Amino acid sequence: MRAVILVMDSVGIGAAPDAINYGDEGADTVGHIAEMCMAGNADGPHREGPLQLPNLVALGLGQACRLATGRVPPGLDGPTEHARFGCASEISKGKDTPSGHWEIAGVPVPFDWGYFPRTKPCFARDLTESLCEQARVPGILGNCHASGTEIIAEFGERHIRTGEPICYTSADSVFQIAAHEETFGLERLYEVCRVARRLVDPLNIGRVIARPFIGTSAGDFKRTAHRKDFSVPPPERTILDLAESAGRDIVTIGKIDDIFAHRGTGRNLRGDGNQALFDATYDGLASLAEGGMLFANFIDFDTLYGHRRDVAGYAAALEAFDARVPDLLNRLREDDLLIITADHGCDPTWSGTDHTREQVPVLAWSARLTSPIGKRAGFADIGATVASHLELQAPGHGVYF
Ligand SMILES: O=P(O)(O)O[C@H]1O[C@H](CO)[C@@H](O)[C@H]1O
Ligand SMILES: [Mn+2]
Ligand SMILES: [Mn+2]
Repeated sequence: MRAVILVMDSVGIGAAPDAINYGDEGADTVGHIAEMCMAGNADGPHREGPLQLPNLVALGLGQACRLATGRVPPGLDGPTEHARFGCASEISKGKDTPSGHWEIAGVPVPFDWGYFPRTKPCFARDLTESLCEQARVPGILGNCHASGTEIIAEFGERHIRTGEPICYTSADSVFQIAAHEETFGLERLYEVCRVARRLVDPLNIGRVIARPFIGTSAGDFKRTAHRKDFSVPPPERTILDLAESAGRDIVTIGKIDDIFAHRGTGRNLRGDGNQALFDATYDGLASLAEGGMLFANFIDFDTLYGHRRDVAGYAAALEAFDARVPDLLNRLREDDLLIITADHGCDPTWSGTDHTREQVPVLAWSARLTSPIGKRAGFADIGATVASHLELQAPGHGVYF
């Protein structure tokens, strides 16, 4: 009896009931990708034609979309005989990664995060002055809302010349710092981030994110896998904390340990990209003890394709993920619980480059679950279900299905 949670980062399935408050009414990550594919507008080097996700569809993805929006996206109809599927909308107000993951783990965010204004500059002068002084950097570049790949193309060469880190933000509660991994140095970048972390604590900023990159000119800059998130810890005990207190085996895959500020995150296995993260998931599962929990994040959907508004790339990533599902199911024991879900949306057909406020799929595989999951008010029902399955103390929020 073990529990496995896979978070497909940003794989939303239709606008949340409160999407209008975020300017996201009508956003639908999976639905819009499926439409574009069906129309022949998402052909790329790694895929073509209608979106093909037979394994996720068999787990109920198409039907979860129908619950969320009233229709099955084109190409996602198919048999779902034993599927236990549902959809969930978020209680926490932030449509960001920590809010989504913490809520999945049984802890909705009860407060408002701090955000930086959409002005240029976006950071207050005393903040940037303190950062320069305390981190001993000559100045900062950027200082605005930006897409991470565009801002390094714009300022990367100057950064290499001057040693000024590139600081930027987004619609999320983030202070991001991009710097060259070799000329500036990775450890040095992490050090600057630690200083920034202390400085933005009073502003209630969720994360400081190190964004190292390599390359020599605007045309070939590439971000590396050494990205690191400096998060504040969740405000209450998550299912990871509860499992740790109960002495359970815990394996986290990818950036889960950073998202939970390393609290209760057990053995962490990393991988560069979704395929490597899947390999790490198989490894983790092979060693996961009875009564244990595996919690994985698959980041590419969001970082490489959602924020980049790359529909063909996103579709290809979904298809590649889908192809690994049968092998995963084969590695589960009969009394294991698997839940595949998401933390927010990032509709690649939407305007801008930010996340979209969406419902998420809840696809469960378990011999024990017999009743329908349906529409859940809060991601915390996932955490409550995992806790109940593992016979852990129930988290403070959520109702198990
Ligand atoms: O454009 P990049 O640098 O990928 O940034 C994105 O990644 C951040 C963290 O998930 C989000 O806040 C969004 O801004
Ligand atoms: Mn995310
Ligand atoms: Mn993101």
